Amino acid sequence: MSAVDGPDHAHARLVVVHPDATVLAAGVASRLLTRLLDLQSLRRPVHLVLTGGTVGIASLAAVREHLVRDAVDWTGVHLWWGDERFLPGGHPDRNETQARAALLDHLPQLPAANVHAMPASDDASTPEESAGRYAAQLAEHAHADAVVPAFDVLLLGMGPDGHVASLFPGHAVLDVAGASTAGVHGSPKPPPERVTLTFESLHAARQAWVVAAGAEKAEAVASALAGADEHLTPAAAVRGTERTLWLLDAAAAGR
Ligand SMILES: O=C(O)[C@H](O)[C@@H](O)[C@H](O)[C@H](O)COP(=O)(O)O
Repeated sequence: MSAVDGPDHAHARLVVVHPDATVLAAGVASRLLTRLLDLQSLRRPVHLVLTGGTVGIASLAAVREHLVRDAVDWTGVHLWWGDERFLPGGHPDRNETQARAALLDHLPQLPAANVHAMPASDDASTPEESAGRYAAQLAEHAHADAVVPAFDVLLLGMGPDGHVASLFPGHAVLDVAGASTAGVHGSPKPPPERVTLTFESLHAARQAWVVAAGAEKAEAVASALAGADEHLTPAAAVRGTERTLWLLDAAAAGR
């Protein structure tokens, strides 16, 4: 793959399989850092969307440990979230809390203003209020008539049911149109209340990376790659405008 994808790589979908979850997290970190360096040789700022979940957070921890970490100009990186658990600020189960512990708190160069966390439950009264405020933040950083930045890299973990972000099978949020974010209630994955980007936002990403590890993900991976209906397997709808990567360990690629 060329250092910076050109039109000949447009709309390509690539599946990469690593031997286990540890190597996968290291591979995601290495690929991400290389991507950030490549992009920064062309332009700043770059926009990166983080994900919660064990593999997503392990990948951030691998970035923290990576020698190349400090080659990135973190003053030129804006961090967003694909979803957040609607809990009080600092709660250990918040994706933001875990991302700060794994990486963000170890990046002295990273300006606080570049970290765009979804409003917490002790700051917003409902998931919908949090979603609305986040949509406004996204719009502030969007170009021209766009409502969200063209995310350079969108990281997404995937659940055993094929959910990405907090877009769960069978939920009405899958069909939300004309909104970049939404509140989620009744999430099958605790906690029940969440805030999420909608598919419209996910589709604005230049590169979308689905990162999954473990045998319990194998069926959803196989369904998504076979083109399942997004209402049954939301991950099936993930696509970047330039490239879509599936970064798996052998167990998740088992089917
Ligand atoms: O808030 C969340 O829980 C995540 O954003 C969610 O989308 C996660 O990425 C998947 O559920 C995979 O999580 P695991 O990697 O822990 O299986």
